[in-house]
Amino acid sequence: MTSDEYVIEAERLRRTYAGGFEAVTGISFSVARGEIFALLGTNGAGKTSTVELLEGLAAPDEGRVRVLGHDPRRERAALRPRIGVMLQEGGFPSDLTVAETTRMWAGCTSGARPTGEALKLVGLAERSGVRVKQLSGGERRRLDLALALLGRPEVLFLDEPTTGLDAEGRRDTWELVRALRDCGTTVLLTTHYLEEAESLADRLAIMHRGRIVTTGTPAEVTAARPARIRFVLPEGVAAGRLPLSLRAAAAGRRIEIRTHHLQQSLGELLVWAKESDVRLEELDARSASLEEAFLDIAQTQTAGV
Ligand SMILES: Nc1ncnc2c1ncn2[C@@H]1O[C@H](COP(=O)(O)OP(=O)(O)OP(=O)(O)O)[C@@H](O)[C@H]1O
Repeated sequence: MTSDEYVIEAERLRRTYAGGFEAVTGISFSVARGEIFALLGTNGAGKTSTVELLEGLAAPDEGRVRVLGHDPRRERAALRPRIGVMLQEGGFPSDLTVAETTRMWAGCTSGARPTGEALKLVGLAERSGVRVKQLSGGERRRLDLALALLGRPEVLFLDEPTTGLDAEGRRDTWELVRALRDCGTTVLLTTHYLEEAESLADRLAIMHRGRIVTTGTPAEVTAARPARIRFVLPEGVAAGRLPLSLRAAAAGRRIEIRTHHLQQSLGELLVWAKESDVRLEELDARSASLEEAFLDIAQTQTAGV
């Protein structure tokens, strides 16, 4: 892919706060047109600090950012009509109704879609007459999203878009984000929900302490982590009887095998169990989930390994 096919390009970005704390320590990544890219990370990893650089809300101390080929800070006027931003806290006047807030926002947005359409997209059409202060936390998030969508953006920045939403609201938002992507919108989102990244993201990056520690498709990120096989041995069968090739962590009769070759290890285990006439109880074999990969990375990095 050539560089002009990338809608977002971040090269060796650094961001240091007053007092000298380096929140973003020289990260690089790029997002292609029509891609959903998720930034994941532990609390304080530097996700919001990074997204603010992409949105042009702050300038990097070092490095280069381009969004749709523009410098988001210096060429803000050119870029602003083409991007949609959903911040963690919308911060609009709480005495206005949903419809008034949306109209006010539309007044500041060039080429805005009809306000009723934006509210319908996020499932808030029925709540148009309600004051913002009377909305639930999840409804406020949906209003934030409606406002970000008003200008039919080519690039959408979503900072924790589903925080506070119930399971149904979260799934509705995922569907909407996928539909936007399918119409060509490029989406960069931050999230704490690994299931959200696993289900939504075409590619993702996991940040920890200002660095990107791993990046790739959800499948690539999890493929690098071992799968696990768990079972319980019957009473009287010692873990020491398991074949040496199946290096197992045993806690009493409960056994956990971690393996990069799930099919082969499982095959060996089942052959051994059959030949030894051992019944494996509660047998469970699965590939690593993104959550396991994430926890593994966070723990490894924190331990300084
Ligand atoms: N204005 C600021 N001044 C000093 N330090 C800051 C400031 N804003 C953020 N930080 C610090 O920078 C680090 C990264 O913060 P940031 O909000 O970017 O992380 P995050 O990954 O978005 O976290 P979370 O998941 O908790 O929202 C944190 O240690 C935070 O305390």
